[in-house]
Amino acid sequence: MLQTSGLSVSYGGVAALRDVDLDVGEGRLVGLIGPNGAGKTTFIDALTGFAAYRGAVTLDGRDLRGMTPHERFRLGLARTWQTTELFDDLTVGENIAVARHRLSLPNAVKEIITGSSGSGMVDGVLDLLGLRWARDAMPGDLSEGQRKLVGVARAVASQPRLLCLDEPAAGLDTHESTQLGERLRALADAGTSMLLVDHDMGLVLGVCDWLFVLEFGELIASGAPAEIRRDPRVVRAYLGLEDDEVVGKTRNAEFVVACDGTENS
Ligand SMILES: Nc1ncnc2c1ncn2[C@@H]1O[C@H](COP(=O)(O)OP(=O)(O)OP(=O)(O)O)[C@@H](O)[C@H]1O
Repeated sequence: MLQTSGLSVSYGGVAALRDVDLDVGEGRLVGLIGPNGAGKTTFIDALTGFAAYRGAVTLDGRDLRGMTPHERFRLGLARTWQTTELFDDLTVGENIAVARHRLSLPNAVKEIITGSSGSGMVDGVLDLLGLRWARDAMPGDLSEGQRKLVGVARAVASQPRLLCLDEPAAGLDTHESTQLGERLRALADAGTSMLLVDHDMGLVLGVCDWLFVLEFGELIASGAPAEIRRDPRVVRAYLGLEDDEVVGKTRNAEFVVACDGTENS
């Protein structure tokens, strides 16, 4: 459904992404991981039109070359940001209604003013994310984890073809992160295609169908979570080890333990 080929982004002399070929299939929850500065956010920026790139991004076979972020959103490329910005003067339900069907802003405002804000859809999205109880709450009354979920819900309400999530678990405690993972899995099982970027390895390895790994802007591995957590190249990228050390580390499975979240290493 979504495909990149030879995707490259440079910021002045910094090659943030180099020739990245990646694809996300319909209804799949795909993770993109890598150490700090590997290029993960830049990848989402390029897909969604916030960074100029070389190479190609295609959605449903259509080349998105030259399209603005707004045009890409209308075609179904939605994203969340590392910092969740909600409309603090609107209820949670209204925040979600605003994004419905990729409406124009005047239509969304009219729906809210007239109280006709697609309550069935809003309730459906709230149910999927376990947020029905918060429908009439104000965002300021929610925890950080709950606000993150509302941010995801708002993106889901636009009925995207692909939802790109940029570090949704940042700032969440282990319990909140586990809950988020369960909700993302439920969303994927309900048919939403997602690209998940996060540093929480327990979350990413636990919920994704498939993973891509970036290091210094280059794709160094891809595979199912079970393969990735034992891949020597990935261990090397995360732990900064030399080749002979990598063999030992992989064998004694320290990375696997770290990824399982059973140790704070
Ligand atoms: N607007 C920018 N201008 C200049 N350099 C940038 C810009 N955005 C990112 N970079 C550089 O591009 C590289 C990739 O950054 P990016 O933020 O995409 O990495 P990341 O994998 O998302 O990192 P993190 O996990 O820390 O968020 C880094 O070297 C970064 O310093």
